[in-house]
Amino acid sequence: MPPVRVLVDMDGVLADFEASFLRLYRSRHPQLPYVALDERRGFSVEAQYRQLNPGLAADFVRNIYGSPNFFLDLVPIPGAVEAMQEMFSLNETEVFICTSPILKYEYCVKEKYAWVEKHLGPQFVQRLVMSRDKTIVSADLLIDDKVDIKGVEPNPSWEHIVFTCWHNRHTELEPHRRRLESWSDDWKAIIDGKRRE
Ligand SMILES: Cc1cn([C@H]2C[C@H](O)[C@@H](COP(=O)(O)O)O2)c(=O)[nH]c1=O
Ligand SMILES: [Mg+2]
Repeated sequence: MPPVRVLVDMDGVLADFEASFLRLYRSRHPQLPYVALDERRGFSVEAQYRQLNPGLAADFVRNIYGSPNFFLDLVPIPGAVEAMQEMFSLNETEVFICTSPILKYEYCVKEKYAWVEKHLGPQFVQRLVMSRDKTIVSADLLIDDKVDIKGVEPNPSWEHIVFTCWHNRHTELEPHRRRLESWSDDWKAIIDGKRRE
């Protein structure tokens, strides 16, 4: 039987983008209104901050996550590091990290590599795929917090498992779609189920 190939997203799944964004935003702009984590709705932080404060300059929010060390200093999502090590050691399972860099890539790309080495080790540096379009990457499963993943390939090979995080936990999914609620949820059952398909 061929191995099950799993792509695991980084921001919102392995690394806590949302909490770090809010911390840095509030420390830089303590006088401005902010969106608390449990008020987050929709993938784009930028869109929600613009709704809250339409006067914000175009790159105001982007400058926060475009700052040096932003991506390097992201805190791991609880249970993520342990789950990845365990997934890596499973027989007949190929695990890769699949992440989209921001367009202001100066710090982001290098820091994503450094983050992976620091928290997951060199074996995962070799398994880091960066693509703004995940539909062209072939796998059986993609675990990702972004609800709508679109790209040039209309029929990606993977089944998208939606990883629950602040911005998507209220989103109602079509009945056939599956979630992983956290890394305490049964991710192994999802992989094993795919093995049997
Ligand atoms: C929330 C949010 C994220 N981004 C950026 C940050 C990351 O580089 C990617 C998300 O990558 P993933 O592989 O899909 O996790 O998008 C952004 O530009 N604007 C946002 O609001
Ligand atoms: Mg993500």
